[in-house]
Amino acid sequence: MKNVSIALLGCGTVGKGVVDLLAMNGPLIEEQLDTKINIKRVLIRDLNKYEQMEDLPDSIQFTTDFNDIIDDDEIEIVVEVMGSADFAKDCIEQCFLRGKSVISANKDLIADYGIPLLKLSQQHNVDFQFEASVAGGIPIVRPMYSSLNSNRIEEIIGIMNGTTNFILSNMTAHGSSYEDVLKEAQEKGYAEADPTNDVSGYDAARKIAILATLGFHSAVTFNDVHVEGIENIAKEDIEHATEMGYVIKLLAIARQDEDGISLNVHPSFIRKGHPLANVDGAYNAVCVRGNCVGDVMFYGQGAGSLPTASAVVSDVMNVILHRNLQMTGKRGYVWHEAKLKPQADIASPYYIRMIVNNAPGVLAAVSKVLAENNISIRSLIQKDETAEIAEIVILIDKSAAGLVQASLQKIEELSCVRKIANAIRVIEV
Ligand SMILES: NC(=O)C1=CN([C@@H]2O[C@H](COP(=O)(O)OP(=O)(O)OC[C@H]3O[C@@H](n4cnc5c(N)ncnc54)[C@H](OP(=O)(O)O)[C@@H]3O)[C@@H](O)[C@H]2O)C=CC1
Ligand SMILES: N[C@@H](CC=O)C(=O)O
Repeated sequence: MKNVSIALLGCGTVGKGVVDLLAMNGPLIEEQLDTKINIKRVLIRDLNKYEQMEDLPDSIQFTTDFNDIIDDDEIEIVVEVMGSADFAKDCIEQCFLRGKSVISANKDLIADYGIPLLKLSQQHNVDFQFEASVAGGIPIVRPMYSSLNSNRIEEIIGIMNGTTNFILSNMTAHGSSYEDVLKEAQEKGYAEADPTNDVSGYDAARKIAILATLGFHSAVTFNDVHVEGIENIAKEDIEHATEMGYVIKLLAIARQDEDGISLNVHPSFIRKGHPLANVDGAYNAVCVRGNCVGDVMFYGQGAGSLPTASAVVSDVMNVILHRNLQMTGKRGYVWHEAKLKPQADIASPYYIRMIVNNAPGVLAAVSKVLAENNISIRSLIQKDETAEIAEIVILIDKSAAGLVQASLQKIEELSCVRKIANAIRVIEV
């Protein structure tokens, strides 16, 4: 049996998952590869923290100095599970220059530098794989550039952030408070080191940028994604959605047609019967539409220690397989310049909730602004909160985002309107 020495950069939720998975499934993995995987070194920042950690093999050498890893010629594969962008990028580049293949789960980095890093890895004849960077344990990155690559991909739509899905599911099912569920998601290891990246939609935006790059063969980055997070979702929005037969999910949506590409992450109303409506907790799901295969759906755990380690270790196995077959660094990728559609033109129906004065003529004034902008109303409900204040909930037909924003601005200027509380897109797929 052959031997491969690997190093981990990081031993947190995902890194420890890799250690545990190799301990659990080592013989199964070795049998498939005829190769034993030896975690030789692990880079961390605080050695004290790891002294008390349970179930860490004595053979692992912990270090706080990356040079111990880069200078070790026995280490052929480096697994980057630290997070952050600059230091991780620097480490990965150094690995390529020294002939080491890299696996990374770091979507922050890959969403912005995936293409340059892939190019650099090819120049140095090494592999660079990042299955865990999108939707944790779900195999979606490899299908995007491999299993589905005989198709023209038209649409990628999914729930790609476990933390926000955990929060929204618990707020919907149990009426839990946003703060309590976020804390629980952090305790369970779903949330990013800075959970703002989850709740603001940035994490999902990075993931959709990665999938669109691979699926559409287009050079897009995080900055090309229009992003809205879940911070403004109130319990009233969840209650109205439930009453109207919808659930609210944070969706990441990439579409391409002859006019160009649109990339969006935003909270969305989706009908209760839709397959994505039943994806709860930290689970993720990604639906892909190819022009020949039609609709394909991927579902599974989008975050957490062992599910994410499952994707990381399968990448390690892939790299070892390439090495054993002498195919390392041989994959070719093609990217075109992305033609992005203007965000203002992206149309969908909307749910709009506003707080108004409880006075005659308010509905007429609001409806007039919408009509002036050619926006037609599907339904309108007024709920009296007090003698002075009322809440209006409107569903409007499919309308361009720019037109909706302009109308909402005019409505908010009406003296009878106190505030637009929320405007959420309704997804009809
Ligand atoms: N958690 C999840 O479910 C998923 C995470 N990911 C991605 O995987 C990566 C890791 O996430 P996760 O395991 O949750 O993160 P954690 O915060 O749990 O762990 C990070 C680890 O990296 C080490 N580390 C961080 N910065 C440095 C540095 N500058 N030098 C040396 N060591 C460092 C930390 O060491 P120390 O403790 O000493 O600071 C720690 O061991 C991230 O990119 C994340 O986005 C992807 C999919 C799912
Ligand atoms: N914070 C992320 C972890 C996986 O990518 C999430 O919640 O999905």
